Amino acid sequence: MTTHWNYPDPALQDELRKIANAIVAPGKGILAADESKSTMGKRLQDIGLENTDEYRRKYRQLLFTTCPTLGDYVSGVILFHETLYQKADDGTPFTELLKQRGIIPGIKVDTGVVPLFGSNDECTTQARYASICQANRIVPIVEPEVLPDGAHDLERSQKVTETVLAYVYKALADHNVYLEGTLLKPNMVTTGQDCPTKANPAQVAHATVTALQRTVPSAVPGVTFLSGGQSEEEASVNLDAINKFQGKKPWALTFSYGRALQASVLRAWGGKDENVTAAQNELLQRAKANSLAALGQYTAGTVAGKAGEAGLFVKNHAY
Ligand SMILES: O=P(O)(O)OC[C@@]1(O)O[C@H](CO)[C@@H](O)[C@@H]1O
Repeated sequence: MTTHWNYPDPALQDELRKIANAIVAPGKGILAADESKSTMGKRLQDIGLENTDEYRRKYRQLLFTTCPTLGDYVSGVILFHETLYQKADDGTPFTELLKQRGIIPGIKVDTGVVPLFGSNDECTTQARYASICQANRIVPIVEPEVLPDGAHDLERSQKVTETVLAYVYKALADHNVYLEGTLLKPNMVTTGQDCPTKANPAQVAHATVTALQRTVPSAVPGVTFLSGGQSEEEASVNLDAINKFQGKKPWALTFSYGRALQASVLRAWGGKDENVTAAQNELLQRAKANSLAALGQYTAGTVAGKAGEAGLFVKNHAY
């Protein structure tokens, strides 16, 4: 930690701040399509497909050739390393397809989590990640995920989330990270997966916003929640409740969903070319639902989806 330090030059501050704000523009959020090869393998296996380079490419092509309306709801896509260099059948680079839709391409830059020595099976990535991103003109999406495994209640989940977030912002301050040019990607505060009493959306919203109020500086432009094993519909309804919640909310509160934006898409596709349009339609519908939820305007149950209610929890989820 050093106190002799210069803020990034004004041009870099402007650039980072503008990108971060564009990503969390009203009614917009992120499609997290950054599953590693092995995680993508599990998704493909679920629909009976082999984990080949070509199937992964075809699936991402399906996502990124969805009609340009997608850009009305999705402002950014997080890509996995191999996808950054892949192209559609007609030779158009995926990043170009995204730009044509007004979507900002991003990339997962960590190389996966490693066990945190001495902890209870917790994992970590490199702590200087955010600072390195900014030095390279990339907006870091800082993702401290408290997994939902366990039978804990909402209060316990809130306290642990607050503890983790407080630590994260101390670390970002220690590393002189320019907060206006960052986004936070936390879990929502929910009851543990095995908790006998499940919190309702209003309770989730209260606990989540309270945890954020206590820990996240107002300089941060936006909070883009991960879906963390919630079903597609739960993730939309909870995000909507968070935005409807009356209270101090100095940040945009939106989505950066992986599973909760793709479960129905994968199911509708099933690896068949003739299903591509139906699968893209699933993506559009769920993206629209989340866009409305980010504005606090989603009506529960209005988007069904092939896997809308399916639980997406994965025990000891890691990537
Ligand atoms: O919790 P979700 O919304 O499914 O995914 C959140 C996420 O961080 O975890 C995934 C790792 O599998 C990433 O691809 C994704 O960005």
